Amino acid sequence: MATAILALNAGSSSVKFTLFHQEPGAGARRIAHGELEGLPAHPHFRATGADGAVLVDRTWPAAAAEGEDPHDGPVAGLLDWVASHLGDVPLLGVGHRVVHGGGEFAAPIRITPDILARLEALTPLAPLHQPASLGPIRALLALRPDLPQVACFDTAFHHTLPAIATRLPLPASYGARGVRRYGFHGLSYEYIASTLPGLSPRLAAGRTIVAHLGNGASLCALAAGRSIETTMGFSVLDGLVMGTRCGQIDPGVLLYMMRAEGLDAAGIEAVLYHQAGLLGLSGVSSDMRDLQDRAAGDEAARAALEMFTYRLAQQAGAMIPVLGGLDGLVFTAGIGEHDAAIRQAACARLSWLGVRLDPAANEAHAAVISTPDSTVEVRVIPTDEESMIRRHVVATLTSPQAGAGIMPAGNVKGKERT
Ligand SMILES: Nc1ncnc2c1ncn2[C@@H]1O[C@H](COP(=O)(O)OP(=O)(O)O)[C@@H](O)[C@H]1O
Ligand SMILES: CC(=O)OP(=O)(O)O
Ligand SMILES: [Mg+2]
Repeated sequence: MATAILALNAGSSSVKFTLFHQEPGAGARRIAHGELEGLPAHPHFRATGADGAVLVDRTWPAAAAEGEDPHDGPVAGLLDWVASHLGDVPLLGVGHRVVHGGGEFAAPIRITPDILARLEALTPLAPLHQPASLGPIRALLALRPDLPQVACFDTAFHHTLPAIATRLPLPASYGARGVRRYGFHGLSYEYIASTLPGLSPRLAAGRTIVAHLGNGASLCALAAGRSIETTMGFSVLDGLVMGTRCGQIDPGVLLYMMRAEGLDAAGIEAVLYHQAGLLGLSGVSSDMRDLQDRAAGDEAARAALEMFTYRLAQQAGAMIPVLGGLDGLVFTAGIGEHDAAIRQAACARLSWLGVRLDPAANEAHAAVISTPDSTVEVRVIPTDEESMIRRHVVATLTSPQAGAGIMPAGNVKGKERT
């Protein structure tokens, strides 16, 4: 019997979703994909089918009432639409990308009110991302307490980081309080790692750097498919230059902002999360497409692009001694998958490693973009965090150990396996 799974990926002002159908023995296929955007002020709901046809395009007149989570109304609307779109096909469960699982959650987990409370307690570690991740979970728990929900963590894939990569050189008591490096974009890296055995046994077994370049951006060093280093650390601010986030920065700058400029935590947060990165450098846009369009005639846009690839190559270079060499480089996410000029510029800065790009393959966004004599195999692999979430929902809800100590829902057992 066919069942369905809904995967949600909530950001600060939008909730992206993918709806999957799965048949026993026939695998899964995505039947709809869409977004709730403009939260909280102007909720807009749009979904397309697998063929790209628009299935729904609707706005909600009112934002949340005072004291109400901005996710409540739109999430209820999404659930109604999903139910009507599915007809007789039962919704097996909902999976969520949750940015922070702290030191505690090393694997996806079935959500209960107690788990939700434990995830809420992690909010100080990701003050902007965690509330956005948890809003739809809370809304769904209230609306449909019977509907199985699974939290899938961006941090979980990095639980294989060795201790030396997770520590910060601060007084030891900070580590005990959770002030350590975690790493993010784990669902994306886990998906990429899961594709490598089928695409390239050499990279699957070897030393590979994956560059997840979206609005948020990071690198992950994979040794035989396991994360051993990554550029985001304690927070999603560290590492690469991002759309609006600063990436690696001397902490002395924060002290300067406090002392000399009188900024408080909220003021510093606004600069580091929302006004920095490509937007801050260029003064015009956080969007890579915009910057590429302007680069020819705009020196600041050109300088922003140069800083992006300079730091990308620099931080990839810092992973070489950690990995003990390099077999593969994988580009993924919006910029990594679509921007040939950024890939070319980053690879040019890594040519000393023996990286050789095939210009035509790169322009064509081919699966392999390096030449046959390149010592490093360079690939473009589209990421798919939603498919990873779907797999985790199925595994979590059908595994006997799923959510240890948590009552499995009666309608879930024994239905689907991947
Ligand atoms: N065709 C393209 N060429 C260059 N950049 C692109 C292209 N398509 C998307 N991007 C860039 O990808 C970034 C968004 O990446 P994405 O992975 O979709 O982000 P998010 O982190 O929001 O999931 C933006 O900077 C956007 O400009
Ligand atoms: C973890 C993170 O930075 O996520 P995003 O790229 O979606 O902002
Ligand atoms: Mg993304």
